[in-house]
Amino acid sequence: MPRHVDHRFQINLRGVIDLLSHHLYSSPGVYVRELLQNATDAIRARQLLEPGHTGTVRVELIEKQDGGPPTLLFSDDGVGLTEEEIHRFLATIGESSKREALAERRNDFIGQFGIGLLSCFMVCDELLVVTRSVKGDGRTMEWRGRHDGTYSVRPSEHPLAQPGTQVFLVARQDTVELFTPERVRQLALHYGGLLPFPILLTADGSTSRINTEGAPWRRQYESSSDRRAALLAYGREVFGSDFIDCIPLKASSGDVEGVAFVLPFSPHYNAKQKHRVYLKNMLLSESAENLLPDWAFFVKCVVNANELRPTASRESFYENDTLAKARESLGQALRRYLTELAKDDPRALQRLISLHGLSVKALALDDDDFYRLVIGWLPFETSLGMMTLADYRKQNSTVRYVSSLDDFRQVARVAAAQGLCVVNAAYTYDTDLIEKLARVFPDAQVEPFSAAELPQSFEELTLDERESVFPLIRAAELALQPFRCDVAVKKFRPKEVPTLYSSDAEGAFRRDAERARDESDDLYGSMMDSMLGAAPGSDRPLLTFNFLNPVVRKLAGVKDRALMKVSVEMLYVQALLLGHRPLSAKEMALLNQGLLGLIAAQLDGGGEDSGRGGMH
Ligand SMILES: Nc1ncnc2c1ncn2[C@@H]1O[C@H](COP(=O)(O)OP(=O)(O)OP(=O)(O)O)[C@@H](O)[C@H]1O
Repeated sequence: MPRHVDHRFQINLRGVIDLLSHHLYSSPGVYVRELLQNATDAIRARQLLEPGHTGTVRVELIEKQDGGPPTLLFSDDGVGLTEEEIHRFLATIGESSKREALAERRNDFIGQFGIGLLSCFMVCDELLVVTRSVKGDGRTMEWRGRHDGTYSVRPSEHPLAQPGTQVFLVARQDTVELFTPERVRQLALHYGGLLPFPILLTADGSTSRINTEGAPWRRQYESSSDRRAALLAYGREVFGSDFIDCIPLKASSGDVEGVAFVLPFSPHYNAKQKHRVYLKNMLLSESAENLLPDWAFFVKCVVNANELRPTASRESFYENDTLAKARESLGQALRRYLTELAKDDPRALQRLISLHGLSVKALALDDDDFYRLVIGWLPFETSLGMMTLADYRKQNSTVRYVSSLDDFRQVARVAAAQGLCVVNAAYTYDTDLIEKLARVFPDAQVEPFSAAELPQSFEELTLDERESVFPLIRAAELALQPFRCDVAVKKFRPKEVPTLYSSDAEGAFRRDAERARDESDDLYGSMMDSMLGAAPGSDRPLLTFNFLNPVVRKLAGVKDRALMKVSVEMLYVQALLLGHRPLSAKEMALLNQGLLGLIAAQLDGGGEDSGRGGMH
């Protein structure tokens, strides 16, 4: 019978530390976070046993007189550890005394993974922990852990007078720059600035308190304007910007609380803002992204969460149900702010819209009540200039809009000259917002507008005029037959516009298909031909000549048929170009020939002129 021998996994601690420092932690400074967090948890654990215990964390930088490496000492008056707990928790990677609390869904501690202490080995090779437990026989024990994975435990020769823990780190040659008073102060303030009990730093012979009294949004203020001023000052300190307003945030899911700051500039429309988040008052991340709904890109926030789960790197929140619910509630708080602004202070809302219109539009699409409140205030570009939708609707019973910039360019000038107001809904969210109007307000009339509708409002020619343009119509129909384009002559404004090309959706399809056929090989081309043959021919595009335009009038009187043909072709191509429509190969050829012909004619005439000029 073969004998089975069970072996234990061997862990190469150096490999694990390398993994953590390169892949899990963003900087070697995180050891300060881990030590502050362990001290905080130890004090909380003691408070559970001894309600009323206050607790202090002391950080001391001990610089050697003989030029040896400096030592950092973190002490707390928390629960401490017994000898048995040292073996179980300190010396076993992945074991944590806080797991039971976590399993019971109690939220007492920040730590949970049992790996935080390892981060110290990013800055030193040996850790000395001197600890005395509130439980047990009152002995002080000493644990020495080394980065090669070995450790020793023994009773300490320097017994502690009170329960608590001291952690000593001796700087390594390559990490001494992290062990200066300034750096230690910076790191402790950075990670522990909101911790609710004192962190005292002793360096250069003096002791001072690093943190102030907890989160600024939890403090009491004399008045609401004092509160606003203090929070805006805090926002400036944290993000270095002068924000235009601050909004309190609160969510019961995840026990989240904090403040959102309204950005003083318009961010890129789907830029994700990076928020500063604390977990149980310990800095978790300065670049959390998943905290607010997508539309809320007009704010940057600072929040503390007591009941959200961190990822193991401790640099963001774990995406789960609680986070989703918290995000929803925080979104509600922002929604409330905007809604109140719309009701109580429309001028402030207008200022906000001019900076953060896209956020407001995105929310209006998302939320019908908010839509009702703000839609009238939103500005749109129209053929008669910028105006709010409310102003537009005062003057027009039907909201006419186009959804592409090319269409708008094509119709804007002519529509405006006809007194027609057409909304350019080509920008982000605008078409959806306009189309939503009829759904939210049943009496509203909304219609997409196309250039094909323009000629209807054009003025007809008189009988005499019609007779005078007959040769032009004949010549144009002939010239444009290869392009399947119909011809009309009407009067419209502005008179500087000689022609207008219009086509409805089907016409546009046909144009695109014809262009595709021109550019494709025979097999594909014949397929396109049969498709084009199948499409009904009635909706052909239309080139409308403007009889008010002097060039068009002149053209109508031209006798030279070749000149008439070239002129019609050029006006046709020009109308396409003005409408931002891509030219087919055939149309491009027209343009080339026409232009070259014109240049040649000019050069011929011009050459004679200058020759004659030289004679004088
Ligand atoms: N200052 C301290 N006082 C008392 N116990 C401590 C202290 N520091 C560490 N410990 C004990 O050592 C264990 C391991 O600490 P470590 O920082 O590695 O992990 P953790 O805090 O449990 O979890 P995490 O990896 O999430 O930080 C802790 O669970 C705790 O029992």
